[in-house]
Amino acid sequence: MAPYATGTSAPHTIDPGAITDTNGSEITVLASTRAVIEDRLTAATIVISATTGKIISIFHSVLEASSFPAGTPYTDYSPHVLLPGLVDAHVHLNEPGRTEWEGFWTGTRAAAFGGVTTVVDMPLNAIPPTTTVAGLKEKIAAAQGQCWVDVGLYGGIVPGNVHELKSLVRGGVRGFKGFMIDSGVEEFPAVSSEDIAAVFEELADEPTTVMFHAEMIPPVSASIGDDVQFSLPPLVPSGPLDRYQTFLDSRPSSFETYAIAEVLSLAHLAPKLPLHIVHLSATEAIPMIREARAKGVKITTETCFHYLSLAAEQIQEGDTRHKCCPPIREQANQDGLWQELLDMNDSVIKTVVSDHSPCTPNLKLLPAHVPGAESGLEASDQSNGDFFSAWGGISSVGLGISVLWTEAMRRSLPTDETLRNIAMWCSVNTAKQVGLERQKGALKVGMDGDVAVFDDEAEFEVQSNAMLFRNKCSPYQGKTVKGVVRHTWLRGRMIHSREAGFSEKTGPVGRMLLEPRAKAL
Ligand SMILES: NC(=O)N[C@H]1NC(=O)NC1=O
Ligand SMILES: [Zn+2]
Ligand SMILES: [Zn+2]
Repeated sequence: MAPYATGTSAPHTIDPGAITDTNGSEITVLASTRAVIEDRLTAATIVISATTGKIISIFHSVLEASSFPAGTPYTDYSPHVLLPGLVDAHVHLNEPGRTEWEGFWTGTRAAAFGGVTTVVDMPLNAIPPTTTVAGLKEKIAAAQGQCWVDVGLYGGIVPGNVHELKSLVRGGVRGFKGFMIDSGVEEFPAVSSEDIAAVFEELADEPTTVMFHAEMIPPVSASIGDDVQFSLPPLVPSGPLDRYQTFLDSRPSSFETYAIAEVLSLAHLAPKLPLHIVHLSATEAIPMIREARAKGVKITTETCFHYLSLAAEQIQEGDTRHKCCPPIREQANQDGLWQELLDMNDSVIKTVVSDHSPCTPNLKLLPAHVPGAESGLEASDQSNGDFFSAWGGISSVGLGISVLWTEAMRRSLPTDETLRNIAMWCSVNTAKQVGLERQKGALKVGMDGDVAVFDDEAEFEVQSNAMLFRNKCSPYQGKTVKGVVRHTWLRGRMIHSREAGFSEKTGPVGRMLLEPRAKAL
């Protein structure tokens, strides 16, 4: 048997001579009694080519270092878990143009810290936005030499840019996002139903995914009549602006259900085109998506670490670190999202992502009593905790796996199954969502050697040394979370270790993932 040419196998001894047969390539070996390999938690020895960075062999047992030629870099990480590097399919890196909010350098280091080996950047908040080929080129240029993990880019859909979309597909965008409500930045306006219809016609046969920020203010007429009822928010704020409930009341779940119904009503225009709802918060939207999927509509959704771990009832007055859109809802809604995620039959929620959308702390309008405001951050005149005026967005890239693990353990979910699920939600399915399933998201022969070494027992308190994003302002600050990513490997190279930090000498070795998506079969 030629171990390096085959797929998974479990020999007790291997012939070292075989190694020099594999094009004489150098190898790196990672092993553990626990690894998530193809939906199983199993012992594994993973052999990665140092030349190509690809996994060239996997054995379903822990082979000794002596099985390999002397000098082969070998680590047995037992009992830590080898997980496929996470693919965070929803981050805002904001460079160029708003680099003071975030950037490729800081955002990708924060990712690497938390075992995220691929991030996919949203088309808005950078200036220019990625809504034109020229904008895409500027993004690519700005990223040069700054990426500590691999980076894919989404394109944006805004009114009037339909003619750019096919060129953006050829340019390697991993999908598109459009807003159905004000995005918060003026250079990325919302699309109308007519715009969406035109986009669906344009992209109907393209290898891509069209995603929506699905919140819409239902028209008054939609709240009456005996067909579908969409409740409207109060016309004026229902209470003090620094009370979380007031903000929550202003963005009810009907914003999400109305917008999703709108997307579904247009889906027939592009029956082959994968559609995706980003950051689903409202459980009320689940039945309509399930029904559409049952009818053959190609639609999936994602939810975020914060909707699965935070709850409206716990948010203190003025703590705008929790402001995001759609909003974090009540505990019962969080429970409903978990219930759906764990539905083994066919959850409509396929992926869990960060929606890391940072800003400078002053834009959060943090009152003095909220952490972040007190740690020497610029105290703004308007530090009043106004949920309506504060920037909407939560910073969490790199914290996701620990947040998810902590919550799963709080819920007493079975450990082995949860580890497999995390790999599914945060790696396998996110990679698929962005057309990277042949390269990313799984520990499998032929895939990139991207590995997160996860210590599921250790804990840490989230403080500045664990928030490597540019602005240390996050609702997780001060919380103790369970689960530590000890080491992060990207294409066979260790890019971060908890003990030793980054390989500063080597520098950032991340790549842009710009190969156009393959046509669906
Ligand atoms: N513009 C922007 O990043 N908005 C993001 N922030 C947020 O909370 N939801 C979003 O879509
Ligand atoms: Zn959004
Ligand atoms: Zn977003």
